[in-house]
Amino acid sequence: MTDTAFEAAGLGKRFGRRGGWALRDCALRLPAGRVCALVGPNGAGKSTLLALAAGLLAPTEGRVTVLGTAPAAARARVGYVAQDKPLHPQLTIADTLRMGAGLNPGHWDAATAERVVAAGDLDPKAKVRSLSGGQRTRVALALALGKRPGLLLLDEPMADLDPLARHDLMGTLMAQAAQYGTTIVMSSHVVAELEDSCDHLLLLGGGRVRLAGEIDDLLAAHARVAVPAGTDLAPHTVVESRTTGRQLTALLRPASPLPSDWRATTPSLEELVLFHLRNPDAPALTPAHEEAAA
Ligand SMILES: Nc1ncnc2c1ncn2[C@@H]1O[C@H](COP(=O)(O)OP(=O)(O)OP(=O)(O)O)[C@@H](O)[C@H]1O
Repeated sequence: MTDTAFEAAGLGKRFGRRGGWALRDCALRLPAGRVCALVGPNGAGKSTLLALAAGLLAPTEGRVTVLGTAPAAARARVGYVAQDKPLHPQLTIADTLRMGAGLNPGHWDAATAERVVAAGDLDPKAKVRSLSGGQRTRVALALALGKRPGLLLLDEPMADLDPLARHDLMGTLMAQAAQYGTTIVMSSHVVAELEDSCDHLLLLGGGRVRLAGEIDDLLAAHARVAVPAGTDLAPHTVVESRTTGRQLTALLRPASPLPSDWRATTPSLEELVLFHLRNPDAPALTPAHEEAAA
């Protein structure tokens, strides 16, 4: 047992010798039992990071560790649902779950897998090829949860689910995390959907880690301010600022207590992410950067 579920140091991945870096110089540490939101713009490296953690890709440089060991050695304890939810189209749902049981001897949770399928009103005799995208997602999640993994890696799991199914499956995931201490890393573009369920954030941009840490700590390290245009924001770190008429609004990382006449509020998770996406040059805030600054 380890208290770190997912760790990377100097991690980089380049596709082909002449290709650009999909990920570069990534350092992160995710404690066990956390539910981590993995966010970032298209092409930021989210799927690459998840595939590296699942052991489906090898790093070009640096190292990645999951559940205290190399990804290839942890495969039996890691559930991974890729963005395209690969399943065997010619199998029925029941066959698919039987295959899950066969591949995971001694730790297959048939009741959970069957419950996830049943909640979608799916006929176990239906062939996978006859399912809609959202129904396929449900079967892929049933397979991953049935494995009762220590670490669950989900690449945009909710993208093709209707709002009710999202709500239902998010509840199932949270129950799994609470009951078994499963660590979940979940990529998504819908940040509002992650706000209630995730306690940890990893924001990637341009293949690098831009924000990492407990969401409460990251929110507390920022302030959204509205001040008269032209106000000098030094010495605070400015993540993003814009002036509209006579007002300047900005997301800051305060270096010291803010003047009492500034209107300052704590940002929402969505605001925190949006402001960082709008300004890809904003300085990173990760435990590695904090250690370097200390
Ligand atoms: N198999 C591959 N071969 C070559 N380049 C790749 C491959 N997979 C990913 N890339 C490149 O690596 C970079 C990161 O891609 P990745 O799929 O990890 O991003 P992402 O954050 O998951 O994006 P999205 O939000 O669009 O799913 C992109 O520039 C992409 O073109």
